Order: sequence, then structure tokens, then C-alpha cells
Amino acid sequence: MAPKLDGFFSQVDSMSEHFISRLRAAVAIPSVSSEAERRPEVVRMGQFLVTELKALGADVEARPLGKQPGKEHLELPPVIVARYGNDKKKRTILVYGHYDVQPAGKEDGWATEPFELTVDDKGRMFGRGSTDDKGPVLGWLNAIEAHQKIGLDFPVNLLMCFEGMEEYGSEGLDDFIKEEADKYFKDVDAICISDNYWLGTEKPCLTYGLRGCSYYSVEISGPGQDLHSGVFGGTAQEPMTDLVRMLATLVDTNGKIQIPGIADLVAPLTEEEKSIYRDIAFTMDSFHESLGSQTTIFPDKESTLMGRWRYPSLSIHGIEGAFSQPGAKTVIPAKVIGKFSIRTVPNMEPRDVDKLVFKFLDDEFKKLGSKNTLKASLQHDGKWWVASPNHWNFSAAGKAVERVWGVKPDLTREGGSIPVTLTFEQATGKNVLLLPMGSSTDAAHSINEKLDKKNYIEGVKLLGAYLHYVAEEEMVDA
Ligand SMILES: C[C@H](N)C(=O)N[C@@H](Cc1c[nH]cn1)C(=O)O
Ligand SMILES: [Zn+2]
Ligand SMILES: [Zn+2]
Repeated sequence: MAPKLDGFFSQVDSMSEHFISRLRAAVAIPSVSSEAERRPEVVRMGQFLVTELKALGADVEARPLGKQPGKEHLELPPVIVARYGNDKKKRTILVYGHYDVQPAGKEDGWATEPFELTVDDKGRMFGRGSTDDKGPVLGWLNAIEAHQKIGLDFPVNLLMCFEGMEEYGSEGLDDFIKEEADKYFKDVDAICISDNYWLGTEKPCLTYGLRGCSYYSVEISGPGQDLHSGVFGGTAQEPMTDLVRMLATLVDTNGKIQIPGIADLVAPLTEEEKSIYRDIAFTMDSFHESLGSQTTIFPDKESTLMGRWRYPSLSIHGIEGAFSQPGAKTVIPAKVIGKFSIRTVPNMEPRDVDKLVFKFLDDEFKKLGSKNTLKASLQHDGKWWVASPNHWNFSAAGKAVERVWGVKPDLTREGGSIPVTLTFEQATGKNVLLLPMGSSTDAAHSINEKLDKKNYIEGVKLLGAYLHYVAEEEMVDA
């Protein structure tokens, strides 16, 4: 193993500028899945992957997913599936990632153009999608290419599944995975997803859990059109006033969800579970660094980790229809839509959460005594996932981390959500591992998202090494 991997690692180092150019080309495509007008760019990003994968000799297909539910004028971007290698003597590993990104605009406060990869003198590569998830997706392609360049046999059959709607709740993908479980994915031995982050900046981790996400809209309407506040203020009931009062009832300053019944759905904390948080390499200092301030709810590491991994949280994201530009417009919006989401954890069942949320919103709206109209709806959801890390898939990844980074990885859970993780696990019956490439300071979803050059290049080595160790692991699940 040692000489093989040494050669592969040197090859990756010598191709680093080429790999960065590939990421630059990908970041330049603004594949924002939540903005209808950017849908052609999402499709173009999928096409970019098709072209790159074909050039590497993979069998590639762009599978259509049909129309977007609720927005039937919009075609969903295709899921890109590819196979590299079809040798019955080798293991087959399925890797998943997403080629869509969160919205980004320079006016949000970015220091650089979000869709131009900009590398600074510390080796930080800024750009939307650099860490979430274009860098990790291209990591798999880079690993293939480095093997080809050095003439090293690829250790496994690699199946790839890259979607273009992850940041919008993975619309359409669940059905696709279920449908293909005994077709395209039938010979899969294990699954690996690189789409989350280290807990800090120094120590890599392997991740065995995710929170779920239930995303809601609450619409309040009344007047027939936007109004002049001088003419109608004090005479008409205002949707925005009702909405902010409603949103304010959902959660308190310390993150405590105010919806009755939610806390009862959460699995109780056991003594055994409590002990795992102590040994995780995580400091409040590094957390403050990635937060960019000291405004944390809890003063200590254990409560902070629990708040992020094993308890639900409710976040208010924004208000559609509200005045948000600079200046002082004196408008009364006629219809406003508040957006909030709940990150869910074991044992919260999404339908139970929905019932509690809708009842609470109805009750609170009644208390306002407003003549306006309330419409609450679930925009999308994905369930939480917690798996066993006692599996050869995790052992192989652990060895790869030790080989590339020289440390034993921490076993972590993730506060974010990757809705299809559970679907992959249930539909294929195979173990799923999350193997992150980026670090806690990468600012995914935020302004100035970045991926460190070191994490990207060592990350390519990590993904390649993981596949080599997978090929050597005994197929024992515990
Ligand atoms: C962890 C992953 N990279 C990610 O960012 N996932 C998103 C998925 C999502 C859920 N609802 C909408 N998008 C997230 O956790 O927000
Ligand atoms: Zn994301
Ligand atoms: Zn992601």
C-alpha cells in the first residue's frame, strides 16, 4: 500500500494547479438551485460534470427528474450518474454530491466576486460552492485523473450520483434513488458522501449523523395591493405587523423552541451518550472563530455540541415581500411570507412536527384577532440520520485520514442536513459514511465561502486513499 499511495500523493501534488483550475471553472457557473432564473446555470453545471466525466472515460448519463413540484413551468435539473470501472472482482463504492449552490451576490457583503474563485496569499480559495459542494465533488474526478496520469490501477468500481437540487430539499431525488436501488445502484457495497465539514480547523473527522430539516412558509395577506403608510397606516390591519409578531413567538433568544410538544419528541439524553462529547476535539475558541463573534448560547463545549448535533433548533430565515433595500420606503406590504426551518433530531417524526407547527401557528394567529389571512405550509423536509460507525467503510476512511493527515479522526455528528443520506441507506441497505473535506471556517451558505487549498489537495489524496483502503478491508460489518 505505502509505495502505491506515495506515488498517487506525489501525482496529486504535481496536478494541484490543474485541479484548482477545474474548481475555478465550476465555481464560475452560478448554479443556484433556489432561483428559477438561474435554472439554466444549474443545468450547465450538470453538463460541465458530464463533459469532465466523459473525458475521464466514465460511462455518464444525465437522467431527467421531471417537473419541479409546485412550479410545473420549471424542469428539475438532471441527476448525473456515472460509472468508472466495472470489474466484478472489485468493490463498488457509490459516491454522492451536489452541483447546485446557495444564492450569493457581491452586495450581500462578499469581499470578492462570489462566482470567481479567488485565491489569497494564505491559500484560501474563496467562491460560492468551493467547499459546498463543488470542491468535494471534483475531488472524486481529480482522484480518478491522478490515477490515470500515474498509471495506477483504480482500486474500486466507482459509481457517482451528483444532484442539482440539494440546497432546495433534493426535489425528485428520493424517488430516483428508490427506483434505481436494484438497477443502477444494485451492486453497491457501501456509500460515501463528502458534503460536510470538520468540527474545527485542525482535526479531520468521520461523520455518522445528520439533523433533518423541515422548512416552513407562513404567508399573511390582507390588502389588495401594497399601500401608502401615510394614507392607510392606522386604518388597515397590516400583514407585516402580524407576521413579525407570529415569528417572534416561535423561539426565544436562547434558541428554546416555544412550540408546545416539540421537546417531547426528542430522544432523552443517556449517561453513555453524555460521555462521548468530552473527548471530541473542539474548543469554544475555535467555535467563536468560525462564528466570527462570541455570541454563543452556551459557554461550554458539551452543551454547544449537543445544541448542534442532538437537539432541534428553529431558525428564522427571512421574509419574502418585505422591504429590504437601503433607504426609507414608506410602504405597507400587502402580502408577506415568513420562512423558518426546524432542524430535527432522533426521534422526531416529520409529520408529528408538522402537526405541532401548524396547530401552534393557527393558535397564535387566532390570539392576534387579525382580519388578515394566514396560510402556513411545509416547503420541504428531510429526516435526520444516525448510523453505526462500526463498519469497514468507516475503518477504511479512518486509515485514509491517518495516512493523509497523520491523526486519528474524531467521530462526529453534523448539525446540517443531507436529506438523501437516509434514503440511500434505506434503499440500498448499505452503510453510508460522511467524509468531509473542508473545515469549520469555510463559511458554507454564508458570505466569503472558501475552501483551503490544503484541504482541497489533501482532500483529493484522502478520497483516493479511502478507496484503496476500502479495497483492502475485510467485509465485516462490526
Ligand atoms: C450539509 C450540506 N452541505 C448542506 O448544506 N445541506 C443543506 C441541505 C438543505 C436542507 N434544506 C435545505 N437545504 C442544509 O443543511 O441546509
Ligand atoms: Zn449547503
Ligand atoms: Zn452541501
